Amino acid sequence: MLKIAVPNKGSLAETAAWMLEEAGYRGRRDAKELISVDARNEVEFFYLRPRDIATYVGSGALDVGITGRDLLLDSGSPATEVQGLGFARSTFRFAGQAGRFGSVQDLAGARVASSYTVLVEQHLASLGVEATLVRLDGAVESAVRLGVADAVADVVETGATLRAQGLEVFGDPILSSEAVLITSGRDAPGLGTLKRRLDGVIVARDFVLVDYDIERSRLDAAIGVASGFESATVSPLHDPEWAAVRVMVRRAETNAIMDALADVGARAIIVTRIHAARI
Ligand SMILES: Nc1ncnc2c1ncn2[C@@H]1O[C@H](COP(=O)(O)OP(=O)(O)OP(=O)(O)O)[C@@H](O)[C@H]1O
Ligand SMILES: O=P(O)(O)OC[C@H]1O[C@H](OP(=O)(O)OP(=O)(O)O)[C@H](O)[C@@H]1O
Ligand SMILES: [Mg+2]
Repeated sequence: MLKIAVPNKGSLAETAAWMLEEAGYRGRRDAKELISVDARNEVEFFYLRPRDIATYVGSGALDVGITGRDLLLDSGSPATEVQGLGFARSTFRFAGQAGRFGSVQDLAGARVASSYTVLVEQHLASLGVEATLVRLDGAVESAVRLGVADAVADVVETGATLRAQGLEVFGDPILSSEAVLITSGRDAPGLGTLKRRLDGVIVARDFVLVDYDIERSRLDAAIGVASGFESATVSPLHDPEWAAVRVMVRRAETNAIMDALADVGARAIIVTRIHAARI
């Protein structure tokens, strides 16, 4: 059986469980369960703290897991990232009181609070900056106001938490993170299927199908707006002057593409959700 590590709580848990469900697996029914078996798909799920998942997978105790790229790098585990899963996107950044720091070099001799001290230490060492790390479990943004650190290094999504504490980012981002699929590096039965299924979920989540009718004289202009995943499907209509076109487009771009298609003369533009896909 393929042994899969799944985040049991925190920002990653809900979407990770949803993706696995969409991929056709049956996860736990009760939030208190730590292990659940999906016999039909021959997989076993282990619900673990997101921070521990890389340790279990890297040791080979479990075959594959879902965690954050930042957590993987901070764990020092030999587990490897197979693919990004496109959720829990964030950057990992230094921040300090507005105007106090101009660059990462200014951190020399300063106290830096973080929950990701390995990651931060490695980053500072690579830049030759010596600072004192203060390891905290969470709510790191409070560390400066409360006087236990001069700066922080933390997960930033909208930046609202930093702003609320009067902090601002400085220096280049340390990392771009998202939820990732990680493995022990060893192939395991069912791993290929899991990856293909998750790819299908990502496509179904991030893309939609756009259909429209277009006069053949304007076909090239319309295909120029959206050319599809491989190439657009162009079908004849009863009226030989007209064609029907189907393309896949990024869901986030749907309305901009519909506007542009309408501008080049497309009619009857219809957008359909993709329920499942194998690309
Ligand atoms: N606001 C956020 N936006 C996007 N990703 C986030 C956010 N907060 C945390 N993450 C990501 O979630 C992962 C950390 O998950 P984890 O469950 O350990 O912490 P958490 O979500 O902060 O939960 P908690 O604070 O309840 O322990 C990391 O990969 C991190 O980048
Ligand atoms: O840039 P923002 O949109 O404000 O999001 C980033 C914040 O979200 C997370 O905090 P969380 O609520 O998980 O609390 P924690 O610090 O205790 O982990 C993260 O640790 C940052 O603090
Ligand atoms: Mg958090």
